Amino acid sequence: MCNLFNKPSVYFIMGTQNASGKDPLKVLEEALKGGITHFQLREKGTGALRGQNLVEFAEKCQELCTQYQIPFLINDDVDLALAVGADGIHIGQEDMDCGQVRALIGKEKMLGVSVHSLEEARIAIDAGADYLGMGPVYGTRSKADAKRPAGTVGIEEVIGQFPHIPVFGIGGITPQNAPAVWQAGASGVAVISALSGADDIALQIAHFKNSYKGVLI
Ligand SMILES: C=C1C=NC(C(F)(F)F)=NC1=N
Ligand SMILES: [Mg+2]
Repeated sequence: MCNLFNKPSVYFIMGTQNASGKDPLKVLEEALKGGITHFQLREKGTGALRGQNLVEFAEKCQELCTQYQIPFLINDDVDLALAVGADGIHIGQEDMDCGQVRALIGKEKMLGVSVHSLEEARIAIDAGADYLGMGPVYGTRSKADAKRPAGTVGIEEVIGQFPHIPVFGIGGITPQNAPAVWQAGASGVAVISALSGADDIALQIAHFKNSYKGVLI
């Protein structure tokens, strides 16, 4: 499982509401072509797809990710992830208990958990999480109820205590401020608007990957 998290990973997260007026499937395909390493469908907010519309959209995302052989994960919604045969699920602290999710999805699928402390990290790892998400590192416009920016201290702490679990930083990350996230030991950066809003998504992904070079770990 770990080889799925080679540094520098660029984990694109998007919902139909983050596509800046563009066709979300076109944005996803451009990101896949541009070299993202993971994709997460996070369908939230006013106007978010629901029901059969969401299932069909998720299936199209799955098809694209399969075509480019990139893991497709779904945020929060375990039923949707199982319904469309997603490669994994990402849950937050306020979602279903990670032990329960692991039991529901089985051992093969990827389980990601958002954590904000060593204790939450320990619980997630004990429940079989394959990776952790930590943030918001910087101020973010993509999550309405985001906590205040935490910087990279939490990432350093968790990696110091649990060096074998891949950790993604998330929240306001751009190629310009990404070096601190790599320096903290993160396996990857998770981004929403830095990619969905980019004029040239492939170039932006290249900038993220280049931001890792030269960072002495
Ligand atoms: C709130 C989140 C925190 N981290 C991540 C990920 F980057 F996938 F780890 N995804 C989320 N949706
Ligand atoms: Mg959640």
